[in-house]
Amino acid sequence: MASESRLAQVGTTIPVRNVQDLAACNAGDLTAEALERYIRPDIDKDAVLYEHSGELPVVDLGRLFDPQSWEEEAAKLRYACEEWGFFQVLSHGVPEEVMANIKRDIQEFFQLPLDVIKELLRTNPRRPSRIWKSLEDYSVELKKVAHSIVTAIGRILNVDPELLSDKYAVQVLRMNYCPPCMSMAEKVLGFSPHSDGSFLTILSQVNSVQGLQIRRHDAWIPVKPHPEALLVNVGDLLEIMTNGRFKSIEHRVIINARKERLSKKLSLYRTVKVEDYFAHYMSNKLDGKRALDYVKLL
Ligand SMILES: O=C(O)CCC(=O)C(=O)O
Ligand SMILES: [Fe+2]
Repeated sequence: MASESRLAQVGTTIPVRNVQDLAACNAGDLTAEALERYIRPDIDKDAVLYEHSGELPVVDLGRLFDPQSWEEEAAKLRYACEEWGFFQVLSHGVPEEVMANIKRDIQEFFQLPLDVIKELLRTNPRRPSRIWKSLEDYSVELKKVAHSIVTAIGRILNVDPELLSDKYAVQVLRMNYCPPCMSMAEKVLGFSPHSDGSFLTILSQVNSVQGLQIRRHDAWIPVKPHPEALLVNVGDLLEIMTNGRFKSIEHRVIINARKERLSKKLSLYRTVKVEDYFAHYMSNKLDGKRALDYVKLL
């Protein structure tokens, strides 16, 4: 897709040492210098509130689309987006088999030596191997989940459904791997604190190792996801488009001393074409900030 290839050219990634190799080093070689990139001196600055883990909002998609329970469930979704920026989604409808296949294949993928992975990606990234099929199936399913959540958000915000139509959506799937770190587990982070640049992110753990923490009231809340839930968070684009009403919350991932951690995330972006904006601008009479309102949701 044209939008995908344009997206692939946005920026480049910073080259880093192979983290599997790093994790396999003798503890003596893992000096502060070798791990400099991952050490966060401010890691202990804010408290970690384990006792609040159970409070992460839960939204049931089935109830959200049942006219009997819509209002109650929509209130939960609104509260989650405004107050937490993160929530768990139950009854998401992704078949168990699709979930199981993708988990199995991602774990296998990260066990391959780096040169084999590189070769696999270089020679033919779309060749018909098992992982591509699993990724494809998972992406198709998550597209449906994303569509449902975005539709519900549109209803909550009372915006023209056309503005949130799928034709403006671009979907990117990423697999994350954080190796174990025996020598300095309490000083390094798998992911430094950040908020996502997406419109919406749908996260799911691949193995059972937890580590995600989200910022809330100047502290970190560890996320303990329900085993069947998908985890959804508001991204920066949605915060911008809702004029700050929905919150794109900072989060980070801590490292496990003994076990690797795997997760996958689907980022949903929304595009507004400059041509569309100008067409809208030029084809209407001047009317205050109407053209800007066209690109903002609220
Ligand atoms: O692995 C996770 O749970 C979170 C990863 C993350 O924050 C990201 O990929 O943006
Ligand atoms: Fe993130």
